[in-house]
Amino acid sequence: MGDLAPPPAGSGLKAVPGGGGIPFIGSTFAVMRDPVGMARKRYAELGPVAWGWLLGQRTVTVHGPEAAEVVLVDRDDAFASGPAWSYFIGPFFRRGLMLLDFEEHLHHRRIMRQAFSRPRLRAYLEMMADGVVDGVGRWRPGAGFRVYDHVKQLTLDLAVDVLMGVELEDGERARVNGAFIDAVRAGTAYVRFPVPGLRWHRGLRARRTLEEFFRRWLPAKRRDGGNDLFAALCSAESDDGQRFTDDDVVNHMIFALMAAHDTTTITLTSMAYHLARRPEWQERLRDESLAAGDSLTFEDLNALTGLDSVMKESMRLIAPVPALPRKVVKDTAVLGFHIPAGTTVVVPMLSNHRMADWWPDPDTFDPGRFSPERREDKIHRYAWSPFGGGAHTCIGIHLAGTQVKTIMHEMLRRFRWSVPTGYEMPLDTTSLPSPKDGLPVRLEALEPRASR
Ligand code: HEM
Repeated sequence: MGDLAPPPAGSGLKAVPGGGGIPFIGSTFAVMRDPVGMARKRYAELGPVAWGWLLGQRTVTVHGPEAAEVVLVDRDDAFASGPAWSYFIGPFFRRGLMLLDFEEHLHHRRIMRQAFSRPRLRAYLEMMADGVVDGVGRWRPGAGFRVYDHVKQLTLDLAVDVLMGVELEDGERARVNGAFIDAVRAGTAYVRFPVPGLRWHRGLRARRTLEEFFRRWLPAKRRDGGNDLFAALCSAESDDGQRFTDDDVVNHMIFALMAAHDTTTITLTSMAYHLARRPEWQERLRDESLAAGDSLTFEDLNALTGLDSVMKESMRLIAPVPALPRKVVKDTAVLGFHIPAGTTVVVPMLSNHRMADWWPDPDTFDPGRFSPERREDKIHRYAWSPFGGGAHTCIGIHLAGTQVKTIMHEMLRRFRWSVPTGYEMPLDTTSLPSPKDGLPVRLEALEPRASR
């Protein structure tokens, strides 16, 4: 144990406590195995700002919403997203929006915002509606139905339709899907240089596959336009007349697809898991969805308040992006602790959402905590922040909610699902959280009269 760095004389700042463990490795394996348990232990021992070795780097972890706000809002432009995320995903998702910073990031975000405007979102919702009905309609009831695998396939198919707007043969779909999976998994490789057959190498190959794929389609998209995200990025223009180059469009598409795909899959899997364990909530949501009917608009989806609470609570318990890293680009301070330039800082969303100081009974699934009477998330602006905050707040936040709700609405109207009493979903937390067993459920079709 020992301090990170002495604070400047006379600054009145404190040194960040922490350390411990083997240099470069520290508690990496323990954090990957049990991120919430480890965060609770460190917070109890060392307080809200502490350092340790994580994935080969001296890393300051800031616990709790107050520290999260300081880092994410970043009033001093001290916390850069690009160099921190690049360490994990840079070679595979370079120049994606999240990997840019400050002025350059703002320039790109201003253009990209046009692709997430209200009219664009309405068009995306229209485009996804049939795909959701068809996709969920193809699911076959039975025991051992792996929710995660089916939802992942569905969200990828929707990404192809709604985000890319291209017709792909099955073989090509599988190739693109495989490339995304390889690119995402590469980020948490233990061996961080290309050895054939290992994650890093597969990630680099995947990046090449994705670049070729988007470049091939780009001329047609520029020429023909369309209602999909790819076309929207091709034509997007900021208020001051700035547009994306071809390279920008390719980079942003590769990043956006990754950002949209796994996160929505995890959210839906987590919702399905909690609803399987709590049938009374599943029935309540089913009643709400059956009463709402089909072809839901934006406004209809927003009126499904039970569904909204379950989505929020599921994202609280399993934050799809479990930690947000930043690189400190100039000496700064968090809650009175001195953080020198060059330090990696992590905002641990997964464990922040489960801290007893901010959430009563934090490990219990209780969607009612988001009801208008309780609104436990109001305790702090950053208590519930699965979409991040500040300049890099998820730009797809409304698209994500629309897609997740549209799919869950259809699942509820067609099927009932359950897990054996006492089942607990085993989570793989080495990358974005996902169920090690794919979440096997017993899936039953509802009577056609009730489901339509
Ligand atoms: C439930 C689903 C989703 C979750 C939980 C989620 C979460 C997040 C989080 C936490 C960040 C901020 C990361 C950081 O500050 O380090 C982020 C950024 C981003 N997300 Fe999402 N996201 C979701 C869906 C989507 C969708 C559907 C899209 C659409 C394409 C998308 C596109 C992006 C982009 C482009 C950024 C970078 C924003 C920037 O740097 O300015 N996300 N997302």
